[in-house]
Amino acid sequence: MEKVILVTGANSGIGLALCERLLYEDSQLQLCLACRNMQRAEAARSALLTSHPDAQIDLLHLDVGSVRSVLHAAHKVKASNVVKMFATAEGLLTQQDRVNKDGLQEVFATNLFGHFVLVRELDSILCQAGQTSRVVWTSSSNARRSAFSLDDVQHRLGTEPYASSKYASDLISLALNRHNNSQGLYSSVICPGLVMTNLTYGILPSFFWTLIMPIMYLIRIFTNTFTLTPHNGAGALHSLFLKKTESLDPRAKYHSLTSGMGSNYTQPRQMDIDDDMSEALYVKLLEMEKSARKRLKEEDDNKQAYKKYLNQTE
Ligand SMILES: NC(=O)C1=CN([C@@H]2O[C@H](COP(=O)(O)OP(=O)(O)OC[C@H]3O[C@@H](n4cnc5c(N)ncnc54)[C@H](OP(=O)(O)O)[C@@H]3O)[C@@H](O)[C@H]2O)C=CC1
Ligand SMILES: CC(C)=CCC[C@@H](C)[C@H]1CC[C@H]2C3=C(CC[C@]12C)[C@@]1(C)CCC(=O)C[C@@H]1CC3
Repeated sequence: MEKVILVTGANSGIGLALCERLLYEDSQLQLCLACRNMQRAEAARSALLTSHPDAQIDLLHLDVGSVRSVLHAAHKVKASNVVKMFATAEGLLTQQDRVNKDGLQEVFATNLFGHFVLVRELDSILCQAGQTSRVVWTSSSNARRSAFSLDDVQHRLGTEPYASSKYASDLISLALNRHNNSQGLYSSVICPGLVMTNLTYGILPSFFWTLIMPIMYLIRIFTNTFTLTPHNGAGALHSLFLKKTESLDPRAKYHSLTSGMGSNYTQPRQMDIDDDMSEALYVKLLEMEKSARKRLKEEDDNKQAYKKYLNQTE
């Protein structure tokens, strides 16, 4: 059976670097770049095909921050592909969170909920007897228990939506393992370190980064989490794809790290998570998923009824 790897946020940064690393390892792999911006997705595909002309690279439109888009993308995947692996490498880092058109906090929806719905929607192909599949969540060192509350899983009331959403992804990975390992689906969490990408350039102006770049490389001599390049940042994602699923620790976060001289390695570190909290979040997300589906169905029914009414009145 063909191995299809679906990568979200694949048109830039760590997601694109993961695709490059995977193709370098095995140019026969079938990749599916799931992106919101199809123009950038096309540019990413062209860049990958330049270095790996024989690669099979499909594009899939996916705005992971929209439940409708997630369900539509999952429908397409189910019709055409057998996805065996799936990596999340998109993310929204902002302190000014807002409510999206699904009525959800945007950071929570983009960094966690959309992927949760996608995994659930694809479970018929990810969970197949006698086969293993995996999901890898790109979390962060910024994932902190203190930023997350079970009473406010979307972080409507707080000021650290990004840290909360990343901690929630650590919890949900543990829950997915508990619920799905017996059906062959394994979930893991990685941290890419500090990488220079559009996400970091969004924090401070790019001239500032250019100015402090020599200092960053100096700091790297003492701090192995300063991975700096997307290639290094994607190291943990890449190494997980090469590991046997049974050898993965569901309670560990796999960190991309870089030595002072720039060589890249991966190290597992235990996460500050517990089963009760992860189960409680899982149950809450299931409820939210149910009401999101119900709301979309009502919207569709209303549209249908309106169309019918227009046809009758014509
Ligand atoms: N860079 C860093 O230092 C760190 C990054 N991370 C995590 O790594 C992951 C990758 O980020 P990074 O590569 O740095 O950032 P980039 O900004 O380079 O990449 C983010 C990608 O996510 C896509 N994306 C954003 N929102 C959506 C959406 N709603 N639907 C679909 N795709 C979307 C972007 O696509 P588009 O072109 O459409 O915007 C882009 O391809 C994130 O989860 C981030 O939180 C974690 C720790 C540190
Ligand atoms: C030399 C000098 C003045 C450096 C300033 C660097 C800071 C701007 C960075 C130090 C730690 C960084 C960091 C992130 C962003 C940039 C820094 C604050 C993240 C928040 C980016 C997104 C993540 O997921 C985690 C990162 C943690 C470290």
